Amino acid sequence: MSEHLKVVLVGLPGSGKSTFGRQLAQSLNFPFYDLDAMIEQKNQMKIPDIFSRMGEGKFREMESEMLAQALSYDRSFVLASGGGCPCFNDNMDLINSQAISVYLDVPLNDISDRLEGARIQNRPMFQGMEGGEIILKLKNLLAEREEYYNMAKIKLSGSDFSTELLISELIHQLRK
Ligand SMILES: Nc1ncnc2c1ncn2[C@@H]1O[C@H](COP(=O)(O)OP(=O)(O)OP(=O)(O)O)[C@@H](O)[C@H]1O
Ligand SMILES: O=C(O)C1=C[C@@H](O)[C@@H](O)[C@H](O)C1
Ligand SMILES: [Mg+2]
Repeated sequence: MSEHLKVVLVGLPGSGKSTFGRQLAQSLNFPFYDLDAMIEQKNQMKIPDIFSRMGEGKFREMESEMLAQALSYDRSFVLASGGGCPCFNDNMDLINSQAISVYLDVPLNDISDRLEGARIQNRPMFQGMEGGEIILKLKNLLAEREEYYNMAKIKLSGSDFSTELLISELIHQLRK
């Protein structure tokens, strides 16, 4: 690993990677990158349009390429990955070789409440769903993905995370 501190947040869609990632970056005075936003910017297209026009396979290919590009930045940063990113193309191994990964392990009921209140049309995994359907989808995604998320070096469980606590865990990891 380089002398820079690279932090990558992983977790289910709606677990708060973008929201908490931005807060963490601000506390550390690091730049914040959002992998989904980087892919949208490069393609000049929203994620749901990329899924519908190019297909999920192409999206996953671009996601892995963008991840490798972001991880190679010669500086410290906080990166919010996409919800599915760790589970394709050995991405979690790549993340762990270059950065400290953090899994945001949030109760499914809380994620479901958030997604119902959020702009769900921007999340192709949940389009047209509500209430019970969202919970069911989250349960299925977690069953498929938990083994990858659990490869993260730090796991934060709960629904509201403290940047101070994570910073002390990051320092602990760096001393290992
Ligand atoms: N701690 C929190 N308490 C309440 N609501 C939150 C919290 N963190 C995030 N949210 C809200 O939950 C929604 C999802 O958060 P966010 O977009 O940060 O998740 P994400 O993990 O980046 O999702 P995605 O994988 O889809 O990009 C947003 O509407 C956000 O405002
Ligand atoms: O959970 C997923 O597979 C996804 C989550 C989002 O962050 C985006 O990367 C995209 O909508 C796919
Ligand atoms: Mg996000």
